[in-house]
Amino acid sequence: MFYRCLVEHTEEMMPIVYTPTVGKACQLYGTIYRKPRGLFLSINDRGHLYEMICNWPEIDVKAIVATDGERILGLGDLGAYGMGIPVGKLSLYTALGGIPPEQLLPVMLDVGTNNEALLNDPLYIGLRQKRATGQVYDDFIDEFMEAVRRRYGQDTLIQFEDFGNHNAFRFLEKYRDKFCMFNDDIQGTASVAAAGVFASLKITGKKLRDNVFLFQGAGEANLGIATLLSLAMQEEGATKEEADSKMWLVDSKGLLVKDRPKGGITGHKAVFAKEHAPVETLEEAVKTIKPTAIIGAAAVPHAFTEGIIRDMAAFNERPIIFALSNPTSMSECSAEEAYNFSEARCVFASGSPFDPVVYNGKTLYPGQGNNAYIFPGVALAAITCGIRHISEKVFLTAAQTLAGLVTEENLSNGRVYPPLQTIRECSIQIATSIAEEVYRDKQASYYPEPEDKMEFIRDYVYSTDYECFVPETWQWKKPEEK
Ligand SMILES: O=C([O-])CC(=O)C(=O)O
Ligand SMILES: [Mg+2]
Repeated sequence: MFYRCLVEHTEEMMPIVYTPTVGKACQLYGTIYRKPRGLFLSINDRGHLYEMICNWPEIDVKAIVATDGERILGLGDLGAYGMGIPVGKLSLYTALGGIPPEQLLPVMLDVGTNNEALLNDPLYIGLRQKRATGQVYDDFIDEFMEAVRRRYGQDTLIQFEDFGNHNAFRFLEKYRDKFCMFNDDIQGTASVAAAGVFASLKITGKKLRDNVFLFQGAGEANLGIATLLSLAMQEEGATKEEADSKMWLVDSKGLLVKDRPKGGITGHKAVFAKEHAPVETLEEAVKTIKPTAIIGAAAVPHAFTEGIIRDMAAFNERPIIFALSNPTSMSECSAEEAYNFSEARCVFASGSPFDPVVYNGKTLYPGQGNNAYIFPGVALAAITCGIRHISEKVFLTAAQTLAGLVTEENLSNGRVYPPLQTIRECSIQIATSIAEEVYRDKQASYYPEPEDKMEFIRDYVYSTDYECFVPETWQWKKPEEK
């Protein structure tokens, strides 16, 4: 009944089990905690993780969402309170991806927390110690990955969620060719943002490569988006250099430029560092670069100021403004601000839901650029086709498929995503496109290959229908007619 309710009333229910309410639930987890959900594995359980996982009563787990709680949405380190996120994500696996709930396992990898308030919170449910780091931490995650494989098999999907920046990239690289895994914050967010950009091209009339992107933040989400958009531009025929040159990023020390006086450009950021004079703020960067799109995903609320939005509207007939940070309190700007300061000319999407906005009598529907459009469909394909390693191309295919589902009517209402109410169908379409691709590329491991991929996927999908216990002959009558 829970899932039936979610499926039938997705638009009203999703903000309760998922973003933004799930963020509040995580912050208050100790006070609202009634009964455990999911599996808590602590770093003190090292050496016994396999046995701990064997305690889980279900025998056929197909997918896990795991977090260590270090970066819960844009709310920071919530330690073991972060369990709300795997629980919420997996509720959507069933409601939006049609994966049976008994096949899903939420996992909290408790390595401690650096959140002082939680360490002093008498209701805190996690380990009361500073976060473990270094070799001990890495060994713990390694043991977890191996234990899952040993207990549930090599095809078990493991979605990494809301890890700290540094660990998120490291683990993706370390495990992506060894396990069936992906990082939702890097790859799922990249895919949904790219889908919104692809759909926006139908509004702006531009080619992807004619766009210039400016990102507020250079963390998991934005580096993921920049990388995927660059890949898509290369598919359009651009060279890697040309494509990367269209991606400008601003972090807490200013624009990513080579030999930046303030430094801090290491690892994945270095790819996008430009030969350019130093620029300190986002405002200045917008004025200097005159981008066609600004994308925020660094949990800096109100980063898109009135001045920035007005500048974007001055430089572009239809500026693209994506405020992707979650929850709502972390959004770079509200839908209302984006529409008002751009005379409703902007193409707007946000990570957390915003109500429709009326501007000059016209109702505009902000799109929700949230990875919830992507991970359920990707998981559905991975599980039904037995994808052992999830390639970057899978996320590009997901983005292209999603963008293809946006109708002319959606676009005329300002939507660059299909309505939330259709998100379950979007997942099936995404999974079907991915299934076609992975069988073609020999990335699927379940044979014989199903001829009709969509029918094969629909057959698997969890049904929320249940028997009606009222006899068919019974008819409900209004009380006064009795
Ligand atoms: O959970 C969400 O709404 C999207 C997401 O992955 C994040 O913000 O970390
Ligand atoms: Mg996340």
